[in-house]
Amino acid sequence: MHNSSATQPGTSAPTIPVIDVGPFIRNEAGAAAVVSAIETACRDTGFFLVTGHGVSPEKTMRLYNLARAFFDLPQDWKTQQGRGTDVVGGVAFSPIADEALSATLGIKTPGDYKESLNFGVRLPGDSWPDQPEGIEQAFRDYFVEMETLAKHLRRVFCKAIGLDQDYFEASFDGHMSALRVINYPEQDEDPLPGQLRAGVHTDYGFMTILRSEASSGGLQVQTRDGQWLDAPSIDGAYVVNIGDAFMRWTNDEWVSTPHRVANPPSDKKGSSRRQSIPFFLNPSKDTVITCLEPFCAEGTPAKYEPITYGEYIALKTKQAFSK
Ligand SMILES: O=C(O)CCC(=O)C(=O)O
Ligand SMILES: [Fe+2]
Repeated sequence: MHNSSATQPGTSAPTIPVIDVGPFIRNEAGAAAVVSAIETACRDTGFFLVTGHGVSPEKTMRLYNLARAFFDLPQDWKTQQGRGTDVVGGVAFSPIADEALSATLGIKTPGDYKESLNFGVRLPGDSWPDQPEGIEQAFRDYFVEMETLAKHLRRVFCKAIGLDQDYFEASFDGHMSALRVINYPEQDEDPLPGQLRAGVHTDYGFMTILRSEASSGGLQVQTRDGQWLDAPSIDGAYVVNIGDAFMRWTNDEWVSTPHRVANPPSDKKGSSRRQSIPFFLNPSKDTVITCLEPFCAEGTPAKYEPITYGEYIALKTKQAFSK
């Protein structure tokens, strides 16, 4: 196991640790060390990498490759296909510059230089395309892989906090999670002023489990003192981060950290295409987010009123678009 601590001895510079979660999943010696490494990371940068996660590399590559084949189809076809059909468990295509993530923090920029395919078992979308063949199944299979890993990680969180390991499970019956494949194309022309591959933002939900690939122009994470760290890119590892809803659950003790995806440097033109696969783990709509007892014990008051996840998301969306 190569758990590195979140802060290197002798410096105050935080790093993003790489944690082999295999011992926890298999309930072996070393499980407690996994829990404590994850707890440290969640209090420090809110970001860590996991290896030993048990996610099928075949299912991951299948989704990666089929999504890539979709992104390579003509733009017009991608925006037209299935449009307006509105089916639960369908797919939603978001074209380049459609979304500016930093708007959620009240920062105005041009749209992000990316396109994406979005799916959730309980989320609305358009009807699935008939090509590339097998793409719907690939999304569904990978979604199940993510549900399994998410469950392990929820248990790690519970152990770290001192809750029963299944404390959150009822909240994930009917969960509203979203799976997204993002294509960051080559930037043949320079981006617009202020335009990034993905603007600075925090994730809204419980946690995000991201499969990324090494490229110039990758994920960067902002430390508490405002510096930008490059997230390490390790083949087959997942980047995990806390979302805003979970930060609220912990009375802000675990941190949902701003992050962004940088543009590739202009001398890397032609070798910077990047695809990432975030899974946004969200609880069911009627889950109540309320300060977890260990975080508001011994006279520490809860900072926030209890709120359902559904109300919370509505509030966040309103805040993001009213600035
Ligand atoms: O592509 C990435 O590395 C991160 C994307 C991201 O942060 C997001 O979509 O919320
Ligand atoms: Fe994000």
